[in-house]
Amino acid sequence: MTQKVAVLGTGKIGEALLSGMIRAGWAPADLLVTARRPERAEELRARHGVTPVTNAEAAKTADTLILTVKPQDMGTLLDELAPHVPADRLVISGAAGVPTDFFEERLTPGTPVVRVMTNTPALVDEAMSVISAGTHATAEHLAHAEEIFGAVGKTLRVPESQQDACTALSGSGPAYFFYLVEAMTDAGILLGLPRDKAHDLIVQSAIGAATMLRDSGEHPVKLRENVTSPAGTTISAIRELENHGVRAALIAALEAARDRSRELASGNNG
Ligand SMILES: NC(=O)C1=CN([C@@H]2O[C@H](COP(=O)(O)OP(=O)(O)OC[C@H]3O[C@@H](n4cnc5c(N)ncnc54)[C@H](OP(=O)(O)O)[C@@H]3O)[C@@H](O)[C@H]2O)C=CC1
Ligand SMILES: O=C(O)[C@@H]1CCC=N1
Repeated sequence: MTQKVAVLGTGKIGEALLSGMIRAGWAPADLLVTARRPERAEELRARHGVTPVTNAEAAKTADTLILTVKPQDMGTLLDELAPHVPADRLVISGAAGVPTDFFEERLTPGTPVVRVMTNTPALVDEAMSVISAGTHATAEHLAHAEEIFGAVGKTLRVPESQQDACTALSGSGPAYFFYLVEAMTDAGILLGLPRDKAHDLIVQSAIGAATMLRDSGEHPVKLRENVTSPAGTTISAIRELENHGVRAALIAALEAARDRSRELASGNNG
């Protein structure tokens, strides 16, 4: 029997996942989407050939429900969904912070829930998706979640207690690299380069460095040492990074992201 998958609250992450599933071979006819605004639903139908439905219809029809609304909207969505979700549905949450017991307390007792933290490189099939089982999720449910999120990149199983830390590292991670590229491009402007050339130099350096990190098997320290010549240019730059506490700032930044993920769990919508 064909398995139907519904993405509920199809915004940036929901659409990235959906498009990746279609690229990986899922039939659009087996994919349902929900959106808050009718024009958004029509946009998704036109772009991907998927079927817009209501949240209640999705719950009744699809075998797997992937909830990709903002954490702050999850309670309202669950209030609407709960009466319509039979306990044999697999519910996958893509929201930051929200623990599986939040869903288990609101859904039919025994409903399997899987929590996933993916990231925006899903758009280019280079996502990092971190997957944890709730109380009633079996190995089969985890494998199904891996199959879905494997369509857009790598997957890793972790205990749910590590999800907030993973959210800080890989969920938010792409933003830190974009921020660095933005700052390094500004430095290029300061040094007199045109913005477009500075951008290209930094982006290609980032791609080269990322490829070496992934493929060389070398530790990042060794890769950096290979660039850092005695009395050369790189060590002059590294000294400034250390003087300005960039390493400490990164550690503090990721700790703050982890803490914010925990706060989202406790319903602090600040
Ligand atoms: N952005 C990122 O990098 C990452 C985000 N996440 C998580 O993914 C989730 C989605 O984030 P993102 O895609 O950025 O957010 P978006 O705001 O782009 O997507 C959420 C979508 O849900 C819709 N929505 C809200 N409530 C309902 C409802 N009751 N029924 C149907 N649709 C609804 C919103 O509609 P409307 O357009 O009208 O607001 C919006 O389109 C969040 O929980 C976030 O924590 C996880 C990893 C990375
Ligand atoms: O900033 C956020 O809350 C979301 C979750 C991870 C990335 N973006």
